[in-house]
Amino acid sequence: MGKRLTVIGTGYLGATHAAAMAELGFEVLGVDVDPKKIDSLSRGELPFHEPGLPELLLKHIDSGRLRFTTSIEEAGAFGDVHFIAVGTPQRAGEDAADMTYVDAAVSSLVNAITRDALIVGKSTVPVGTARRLKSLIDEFKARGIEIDLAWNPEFLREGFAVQDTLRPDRLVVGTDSPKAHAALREVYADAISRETPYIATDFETAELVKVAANAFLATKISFINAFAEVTETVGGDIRTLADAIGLDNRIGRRFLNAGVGFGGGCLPKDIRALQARVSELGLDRTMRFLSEIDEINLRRRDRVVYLAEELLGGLEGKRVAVLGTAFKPNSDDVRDSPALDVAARLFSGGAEVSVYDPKANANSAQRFPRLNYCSTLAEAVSGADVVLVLTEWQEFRDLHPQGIQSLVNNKQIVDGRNVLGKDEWESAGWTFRALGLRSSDVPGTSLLGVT
Ligand SMILES: NC(=O)C1=CN([C@@H]2O[C@H](COP(=O)(O)OP(=O)(O)OC[C@H]3O[C@@H](n4cnc5c(N)ncnc54)[C@H](O)[C@@H]3O)[C@@H](O)[C@H]2O)C=CC1
Ligand SMILES: O=C(O)[C@H]1O[C@H](OP(=O)(O)OP(=O)(O)OC[C@H]2O[C@@H](n3ccc(=O)[nH]c3=O)[C@H](O)[C@@H]2O)[C@H](O)[C@@H](O)[C@@H]1O
Repeated sequence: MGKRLTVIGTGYLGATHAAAMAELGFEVLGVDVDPKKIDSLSRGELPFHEPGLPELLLKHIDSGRLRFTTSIEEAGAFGDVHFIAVGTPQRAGEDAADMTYVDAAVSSLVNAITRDALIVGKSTVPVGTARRLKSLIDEFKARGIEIDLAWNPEFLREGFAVQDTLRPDRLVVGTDSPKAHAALREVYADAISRETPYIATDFETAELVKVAANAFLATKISFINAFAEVTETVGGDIRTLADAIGLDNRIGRRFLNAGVGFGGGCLPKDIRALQARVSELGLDRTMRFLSEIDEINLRRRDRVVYLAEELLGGLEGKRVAVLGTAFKPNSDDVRDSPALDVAARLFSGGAEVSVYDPKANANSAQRFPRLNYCSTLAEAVSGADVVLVLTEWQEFRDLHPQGIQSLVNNKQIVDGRNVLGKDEWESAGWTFRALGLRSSDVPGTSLLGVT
């Protein structure tokens, strides 16, 4: 195999993959249909926040191993291995994944390929996609060019994208082509040399491993959040509960942090797309539990809105400070962000909402321009009637009452991520609420699900 790789689609996944492959010593060409993104990447400017990636991008633009283009023809002529990393968002008004980007990318690529090559799907797709694309690709055999296909789903987490790509937990490759496995074992030789498991399987298993992993993670989060609804009613400490069950290493503590729930460009749309696909296959009941997972998750947002409203005695004209709008810390991604959703709903309910996120203000303002975006935490909480911590950036984990109490109008705080100490805040005279915490002065069960 030659050493020239292309990455089609240079968003969060593709830009990371491209820079990481250059780091591994390959010549890489990144391709996107968005000329603004390509201009910015070509200048060495990452169009989103991802720790460690700007350095890698610049390093390999300088080394000459990493270039970007909008030309799929250039990619077709350049690459030996082509990674597909375009988006598979939720279809408007439906649960199913929108496959138009993958289909368009693959068909433009096969038309542009000028010599034997391997196409490797990395995007998260409904099971059956690779087999469908394979028949499309096989039609091109008539040109005397051999194009192999493999599906190699990606498990990176935003905020840890570089390390997850260079040091993955496992590699999963679905293909019926021994040549494709040989090529990918070369691409991933570095990780394989560190004994990273390389799971060679078929298309369907590879596609399903990806959505099964995300569905499991979403289930873990909603599982603990369902118990948070119980402790909100009956009392108890959701963090201790998570610690205690997490000590059973069959369960594990990770992804048991109760709070405002999961968001982002992946978990929510992936559990919906999985249900839609499995129903399409005639298994209507099989993944129905994922609807409950989704609903538990969305009810956490209702709960934060309710707590704010209850503390304020109505939203109209009240000043709310929202700390964090990214869907998680160390990211500027606000796709399906629980925090931003809550902020927007409080605004719609009549509150004046001041918002501060260390990295996501600009993306948030594009979606909801009418919130009051602040460039510091202090500015956001000034004059606040209630402070909401909705994304657990380190800056907010480090928050203490003394740091902000001279700035706020009312000493009331809602910890939407379970990262603050109730006793510390209450002993400083604050009214403290958290997800999973019973509010002592209000009755229990009537709160659930109420907005
Ligand atoms: N963001 C993440 O952390 C991860 C994402 N994934 C999966 O990777 C895929 C991509 O996700 P993101 O990078 O987050 O999406 P994104 O929206 O950030 O990037 C997708 C990119 O593809 C480009 N694109 C669309 N059609 C194209 C075409 N025909 N040719 C070339 N470029 C095209 C878009 O302009 C965009 O820049 C999705 O299937 C997602 O589920 C998987 C693991 C992690
Ligand atoms: O398919 C994808 O794109 C990726 O989706 C997730 O990664 P990511 O969306 O970057 O973020 P996570 O760290 O999984 O967090 C997802 C959401 O769950 C929330 N979460 C996470 C953990 C937890 O205990 N509680 C909780 O509410 C986070 O705040 C965040 O909103 C998976 O973790 C990755 O393995 C996968 O590759």
